[in-house]
Amino acid sequence: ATWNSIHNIPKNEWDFIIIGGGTAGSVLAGRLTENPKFKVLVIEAGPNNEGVLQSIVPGLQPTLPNSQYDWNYTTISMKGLSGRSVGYPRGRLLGGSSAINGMVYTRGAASNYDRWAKVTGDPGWSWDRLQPYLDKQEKFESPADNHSIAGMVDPAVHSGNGAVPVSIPGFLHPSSDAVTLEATKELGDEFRFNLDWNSGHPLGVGWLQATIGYDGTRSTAATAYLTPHVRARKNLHIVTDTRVTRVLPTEGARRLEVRTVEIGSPDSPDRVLLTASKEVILAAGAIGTPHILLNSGIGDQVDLEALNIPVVLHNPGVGRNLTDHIGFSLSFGLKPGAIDEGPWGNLLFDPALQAEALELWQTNRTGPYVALVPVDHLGWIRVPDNSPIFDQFEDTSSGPDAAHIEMVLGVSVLILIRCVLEVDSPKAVGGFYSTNVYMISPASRGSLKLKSSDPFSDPLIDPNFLDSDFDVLVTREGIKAALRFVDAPVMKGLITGVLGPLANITSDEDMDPIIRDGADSAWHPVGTASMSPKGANWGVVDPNLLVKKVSGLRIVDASIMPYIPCAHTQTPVYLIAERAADLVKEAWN
Ligand SMILES: Cc1cc2nc3c(=O)[nH]c(=O)nc-3n(C[C@H](O)[C@H](O)[C@H](O)COP(=O)(O)OP(=O)(O)OC[C@H]3O[C@@H](n4cnc5c(N)ncnc54)[C@H](O)[C@@H]3O)c2cc1C
Repeated sequence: ATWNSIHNIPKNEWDFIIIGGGTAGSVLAGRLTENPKFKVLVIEAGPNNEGVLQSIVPGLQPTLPNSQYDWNYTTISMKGLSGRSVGYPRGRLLGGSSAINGMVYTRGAASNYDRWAKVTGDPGWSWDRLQPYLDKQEKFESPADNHSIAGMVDPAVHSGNGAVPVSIPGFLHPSSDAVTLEATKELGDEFRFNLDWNSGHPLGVGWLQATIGYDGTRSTAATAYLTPHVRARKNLHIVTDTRVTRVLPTEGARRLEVRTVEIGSPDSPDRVLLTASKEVILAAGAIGTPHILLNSGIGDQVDLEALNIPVVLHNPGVGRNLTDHIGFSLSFGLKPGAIDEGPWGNLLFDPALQAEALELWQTNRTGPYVALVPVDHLGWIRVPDNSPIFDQFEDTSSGPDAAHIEMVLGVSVLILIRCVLEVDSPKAVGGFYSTNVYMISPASRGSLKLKSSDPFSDPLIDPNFLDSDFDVLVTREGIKAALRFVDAPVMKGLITGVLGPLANITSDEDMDPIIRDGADSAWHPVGTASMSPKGANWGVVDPNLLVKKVSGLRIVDASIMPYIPCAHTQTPVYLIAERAADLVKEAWN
């Protein structure tokens, strides 16, 4: 069952305490309680997801960042972004970031996972060995409007039996879709049509897939793994609105053992301690997990001592290696009537249309709100092997099947979301085609550190974007690729030109300050408690995700990725959590 206060849950003993009922935490809770002998407690800082309309209706996604369902973090100011700091949303409700994210469903390249296997020495993390977990994770369904998906997806690479409903968007944009597809035909090569970029071979342009079901609702880790049936299990207790401050070592143990969780609230000095008989599993995400570890005295000794935090374990890897994708919005003006999106064209800017869309969704799950934004295609491209960039820099990608750059093709996601949030002035109303560019094979690495010893104070988040010139040069290549894409014959008659400061550039170098002034996070932080081989003197967890030099403590979330995949990060997290559930089951069989 689900409670909203730690003081109300029945007295009990737990085998496993899971910190964070987010993407990974919900999967673990659902899978571990399949064994009726395992008693599991999930502690989630945010509220229950049930009945949260903004999270249920795909079209309301833009209202989630900066809301009560977001931790509302801000990064420190970054040199690489001309001294700017940027908003850093993280989900704060059951389902975690999967309940507030953009629902894009991407797996990345096979070599992303093969690289994890190689650097950790554990073949279990390879693409081939993770396939059974994809089958358990995904439930591919028809789109909400039941349109034919022939030629939009390769059914052979999808599973109909897993937990999380996934589909092609159920509200398409025929006018801009036709233009995008025609451009892929005309240009071929780097922009060739890829029937299914979720095959492990993403390169090319293909149809968007999203964590949205046939019923037109968002699927999250909580809706998929913490179903009413699962919540009714006697061996599962979920407590929401409850914040973990630290994990604590067992006093008197012969070697370092961490099985106790401290719960607190900023309004009271009282703390509740709970102990798991088997394991505490940290699933608080790439920000929450290192934050809790550092508060607990597990981290870099020098940094901890500077804040007078008693050192429980010196491990400088905690909070390091923060890796994220970075995006740059690129929009092109359209000639009047060039792309006609019909009566919904101005949806994101017109409150009357939004009310109408919500009503349609509520009445019979139709209309534009069964999907997120007017984007139906993503493109994945590589910087060519003979690029002079590689004379200067090592290739950061995991292999020839992996992308350096992602292009979001349709209407500008970033600009639209900004406008809805009123972060930017809502001037870019309608009438433009977008090829937003994401640099998804970054060389830059950032960090997460503590600001103070107060566990309720936000951490110092430094994604260190564009620290490496490699990332700037590849972003340039992304922009140039976008310009080549809109140079397709079909685009020529439609587009008036690139909007914004890029319109005035005369050289490649001119792009750099524009990139630094305009780029923003893709909201995909990973790597802050990286896995490494058993016995390696770097990293935080071993390939079984157990915290090194500690017994009783495991980490299962985005923080354990040693390298960021060239994919939006929810699917990789789902795979990590599905495999981790088996690792835990095997360990305690
Ligand atoms: C706005 C946004 C858009 C995104 N868009 C996409 C997308 O379209 N496609 C995609 O694939 N990925 C996307 N992502 C990324 C993806 O959602 C995340 O990488 C993934 O969900 C992370 O899973 P996780 O389990 O590591 O962490 P989370 O899902 O964030 O879970 C962590 C949980 O722990 C809880 N928690 C944290 N600290 C504590 C504490 N001290 N005590 C108790 N509980 C705690 C949190 O509240 C949260 O519920 C997006 C992310 C965001 C924020």
